[in-house]
Amino acid sequence: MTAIGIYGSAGRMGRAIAQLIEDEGATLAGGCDSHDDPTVLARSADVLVDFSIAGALDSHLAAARAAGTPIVIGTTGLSPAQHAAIDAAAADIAVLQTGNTSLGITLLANLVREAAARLGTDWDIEITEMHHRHKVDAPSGTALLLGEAAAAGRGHSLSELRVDGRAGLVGARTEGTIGMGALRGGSVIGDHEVIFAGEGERLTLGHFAQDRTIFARGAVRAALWLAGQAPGRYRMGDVLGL
Ligand SMILES: NC(=O)C1=CN([C@@H]2O[C@H](COP(=O)(O)OP(=O)(O)OC[C@H]3O[C@@H](n4cnc5c(N)ncnc54)[C@H](OP(=O)(O)O)[C@@H]3O)[C@@H](O)[C@H]2O)C=CC1
Ligand SMILES: O=C(O)C1=N[C@H](C(=O)O)C[C@H](O)C1
Repeated sequence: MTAIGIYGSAGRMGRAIAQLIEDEGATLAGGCDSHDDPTVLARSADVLVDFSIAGALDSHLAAARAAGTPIVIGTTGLSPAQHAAIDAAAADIAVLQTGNTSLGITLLANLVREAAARLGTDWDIEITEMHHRHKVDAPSGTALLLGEAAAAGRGHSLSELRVDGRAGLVGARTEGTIGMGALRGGSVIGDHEVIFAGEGERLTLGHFAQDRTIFARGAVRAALWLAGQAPGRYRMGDVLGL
């Protein structure tokens, strides 16, 4: 059986993953949190999952690469330099990075890309997300993933079109931009809406997570799939065939 190691094992996601690992046909190789040595887990696991904090990713990725162990990266709030490091590591090991491991969001990203491609730039795109009060990064990794999908539908990268939040005398909206807004509060697991606002009509595509199990199950399925892959950088759509 495939042995999965968890970076961030004591956190909300780490606990959710550990709870269902055996139901999904895998075993737990062990866990690693802020006081543990990541290299020990990387050497003992067949595949790793990382749901920790962005500041810890560099050492986790380096440990995975040195041990030759595939890694699923679910941690969000990553910098451009960290994405470049993931690309570099993918030359040696299989890496799957995603802001959301759920089936629903993976499909939603495809729908958003399609809608953005079919609707002209006179349809304004705005993305909103709401999460629990403990979340440390904004906008969420999922909002960024959906933003990239919308931008790709229009032949751009998100960095070319993105407008974060609005406050003060910001002026009228620039056509073709993608606005992002983040709300925080209570125990909300993760709500995302992509709004296409046209003249006289509005289309909203949304996803509302009700339980962290959807992310945990996706993470374990991704890990089991990734364990058999050649080095490279993969997406959740590769796992789910979407
Ligand atoms: N891709 C996806 O589908 C999803 C992604 N996420 C993302 O996963 C991440 C974790 O979320 P969540 O579980 O809610 O967060 P928590 O704050 O509940 O857990 C974070 C965990 O990371 C550990 N940690 C902190 N620093 C380090 C370190 N230096 N080395 C190893 N472990 C460390 C913490 O351990 P300690 O107590 O020792 O500090 C803790 O166990 C976030 O980035 C979140 O956005 C969340 C849900 C779904
Ligand atoms: O921190 C969370 O909780 C979540 N993080 C991910 C994100 O940043 O999109 C996924 C999910 O929305 C929950």
